[in-house]
Amino acid sequence: MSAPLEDYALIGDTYTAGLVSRSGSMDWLCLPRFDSGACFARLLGGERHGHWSLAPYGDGWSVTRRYLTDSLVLETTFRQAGDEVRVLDCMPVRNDRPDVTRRVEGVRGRVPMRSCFVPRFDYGSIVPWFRPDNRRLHAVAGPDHLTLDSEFPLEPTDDGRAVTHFQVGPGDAVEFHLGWNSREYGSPPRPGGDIVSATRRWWQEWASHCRYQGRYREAVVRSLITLKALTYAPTGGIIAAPTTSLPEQLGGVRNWDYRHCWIRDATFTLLALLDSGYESEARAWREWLLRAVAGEPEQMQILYGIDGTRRLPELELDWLPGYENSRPVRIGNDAARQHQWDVYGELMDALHQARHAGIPPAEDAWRVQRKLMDFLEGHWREPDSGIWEMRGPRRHFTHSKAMAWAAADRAVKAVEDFGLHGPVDRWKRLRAQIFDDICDKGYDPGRNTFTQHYGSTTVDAALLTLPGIGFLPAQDERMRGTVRAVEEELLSGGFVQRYAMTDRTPHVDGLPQGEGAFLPCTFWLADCYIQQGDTARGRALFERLLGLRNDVGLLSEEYDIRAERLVGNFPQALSHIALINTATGLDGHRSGQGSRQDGASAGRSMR
Ligand SMILES: OC[C@H]1O[C@H](O[C@H]2O[C@H](CO)[C@@H](O)[C@H](O)[C@H]2O)[C@H](O)[C@@H](O)[C@@H]1O
Repeated sequence: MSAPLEDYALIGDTYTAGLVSRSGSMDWLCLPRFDSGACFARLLGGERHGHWSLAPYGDGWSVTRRYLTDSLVLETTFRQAGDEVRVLDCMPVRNDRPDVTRRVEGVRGRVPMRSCFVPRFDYGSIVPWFRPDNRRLHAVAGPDHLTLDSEFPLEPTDDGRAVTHFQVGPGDAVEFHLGWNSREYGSPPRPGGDIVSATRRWWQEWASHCRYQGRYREAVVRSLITLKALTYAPTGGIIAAPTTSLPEQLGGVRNWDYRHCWIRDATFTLLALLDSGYESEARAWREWLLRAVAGEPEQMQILYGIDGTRRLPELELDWLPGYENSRPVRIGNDAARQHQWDVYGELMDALHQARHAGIPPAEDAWRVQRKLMDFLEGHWREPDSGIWEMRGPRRHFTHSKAMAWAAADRAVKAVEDFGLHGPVDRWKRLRAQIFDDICDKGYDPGRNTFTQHYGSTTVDAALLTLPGIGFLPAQDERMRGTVRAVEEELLSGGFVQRYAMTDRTPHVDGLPQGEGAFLPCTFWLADCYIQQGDTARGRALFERLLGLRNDVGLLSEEYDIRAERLVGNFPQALSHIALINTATGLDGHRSGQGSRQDGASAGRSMR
């Protein structure tokens, strides 16, 4: 069985990532890319689905963990009586092929250690052939070829495991290297040099460019490093999380594959990176984006594969029982076929922010934006699946319309602020039309709140982003009423649900009821408090959210209030983005998703 989510730490090489538990077991690793089949899938099943444990032998060891300062090198320290040993885990940022380095360092006493290597390709389903070769073990099946290098002879057992026992004393260091090779690479040379120090230095150099110097620096830098680790270096694509099917409710069916690039999530990531001083990532993401959406605007998808692939068919892996028996385990994501109008606004906004940040213009950007605007003009009145990717009927989601407003607003500003060419008067009229439409149909004057969708009687946490995009100031009475409605309807145990799942809202998402509180939405509520001037309240909520991070500073997508556990895919970009934004807002630099609040006046002036 897997460990609780809180027990996992992330390592990665900006091509793929793995999760290591407190007890030293690597229970999730997809090779060679984020979206490849996992060779360790115990996270979603049991020992037989693949893992690699490296820890002191026997019971009774206490464990502490940390990342080496400002890096993605994980240090796990095991102590018992007078004995102490540490394991350093990392993936060197890649030159050609993936490599996991695990270094054992003796500190005190003579510590008996055990490495148990159980690779299972294709998400735990395929037992490889093993071929020992002195201190190297080959594990091969189909397209996959792992090599495990060690200082000890590695002998496989009949049940497809390689178990090694050894001892370390003070000052001893023992390293294991796991490499993945495709057939054409053949057998790679043994890795050499001080890989752990080089990897630590790489991350520290990267983190040193962070502009944020406020009081939450440690949490912000950890979040930035996590976002960088979720970036696919060859294309600049940014994944939503490195896992699939970690459930939104323990034992539930809301289990999705997040190892893909959502325009929405990636755009928010881009803005957080840009605000924190990381322009080259922003440029790389823009290249990815422009390539991915190239073609006819009606063919634009809301999510793509990490290399821009469009087809992401959703499959269920029936041999995996799922994290804590949460079936099904899915790969691929059918949300790729949905229409969600908010992504047009997010995309237009991100390219606008990139211009504001002085990122040199991309050749095709404005041409693509104009085509997308033509498309949106003809379609914004249609219903969509909304930011939460509802699998129920399409609706007129108020947040989606507000993001269509944001798209029109940024188109106008591109002409007015940057001198780009376009039908600015037409776009101004469009912006005003959408604004009026929302205020007429997506606002309930009786309750003084915007509503989830046109004509609905409930609210939606996505509406908390309206001040951040500049639609209305947070102090506007309608926004104050909306915040109050969110508090009344969606707050549970102090954390915010995305939307109500009650008998009043049947079939809104087409799924059985029940999921955790959504952490990004709770950060958005803190943003609204700060924007309304109630900094103390915003800070208190923010610090409560910080308290949900695990011991190495990571957050999942959701939080199960009753079980007091993190749930959903892990670590999740959206949660870490929201953390960075709120921290930045609390330090007075800005609040909300991006410095976009100048847009509100433009919308209203056209009424
Ligand atoms: O809850 C239903 C949907 O859940 C996933 O979508 C959520 O995650 C996305 C990635 O972080 C995010 O962009 C979206 O706003 C969230 O609702 C899942 O990917 C969908 O397939 C599913 O319908």
